[in-house]
Amino acid sequence: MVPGHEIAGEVTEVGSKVRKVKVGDKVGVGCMVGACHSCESCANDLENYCPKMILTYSSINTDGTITFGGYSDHMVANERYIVRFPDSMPLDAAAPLLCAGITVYSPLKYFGLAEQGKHVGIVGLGGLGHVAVKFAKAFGAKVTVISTSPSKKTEALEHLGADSFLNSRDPDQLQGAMGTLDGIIDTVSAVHPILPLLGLLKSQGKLVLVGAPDKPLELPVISLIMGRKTVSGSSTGGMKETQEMIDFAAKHNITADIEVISMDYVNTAMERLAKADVRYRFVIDIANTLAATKP
Ligand SMILES: NC(=O)c1ccc[n+]([C@@H]2O[C@H](COP(=O)([O-])OP(=O)(O)OC[C@H]3O[C@@H](n4cnc5c(N)ncnc54)[C@H](O)[C@@H]3O)[C@@H](O)[C@H]2O)c1
Ligand SMILES: [Zn+2]
Repeated sequence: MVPGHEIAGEVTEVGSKVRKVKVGDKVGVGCMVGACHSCESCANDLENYCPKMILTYSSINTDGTITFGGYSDHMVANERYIVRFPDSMPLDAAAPLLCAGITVYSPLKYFGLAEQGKHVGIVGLGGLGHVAVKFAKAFGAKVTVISTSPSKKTEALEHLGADSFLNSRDPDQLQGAMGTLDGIIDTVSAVHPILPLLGLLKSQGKLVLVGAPDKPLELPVISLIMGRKTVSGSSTGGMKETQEMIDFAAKHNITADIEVISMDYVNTAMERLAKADVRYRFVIDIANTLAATKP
């Protein structure tokens, strides 16, 4: 299985009943391509939480075939799972918004952090984290980036426009920021302690985990009790909200920072990914690679 679920392209053909898009439109497909459309989640535009949700790759589709993702010269998708890109949206730099973007946009909105004057912490400055900073700033929030890499401070403040930076390995810096945040979006992909993060929250503050460590984290219950704090998770977003996110991003000039590569570079890209040597997403240009290799 070659995955890929941040897919952008142009419509080349539509079915006779399709009204949402037409040939030539710029569109995207994200993490899912189907759901049951009859459960409570589906009725509330939360296909992402449907128990029968069909993932864009490695799932069984309604016709019994396996879904193969987006690393392909074409794909067929149901119009409900297609996101329209406004004309100003570049296909390459907008593609990562279809997973990374919606995954941080949705919890910022749902947990009441997408508001002027809220103070939001973003933990982990990778693919998800860097767009989280951009969305939170566009919502008018005050943004603090929390990272184990002090080398990312200049990047966070000067390039991404965060208001402050905390080195999560520096106890003095953490102590000085205790009780200051309304919410935190935690994008860290590895097991890490959440006690210091809970300490940064105000009472009633919310820690939202979107990074997916492969082992359980320790839950410091006393810290939750003392301050009525919440720890939650969040997974991508429904199709209605994904369209809203893309429209919002277009209006506020938000895209991902990317490095476009051709298909024959993927092994090197994988090696560089393992060393966290990318700012912040590789985007594979399938169409141009294939065009260049056609006899
Ligand atoms: N909830 C969802 O719906 C959803 C959607 C997409 C991705 N994810 C998950 O989110 C996570 C992040 O994805 P990404 O694309 O931003 O990855 P990424 O590799 O670009 O970023 C991960 C960040 O975590 C940091 N990090 C890694 N290990 C760390 C550690 N031990 N301590 C502190 N920081 C550490 C990295 O430096 C990096 O900044 C992954 O686990 C991914 O599977 C979840
Ligand atoms: Zn459903």
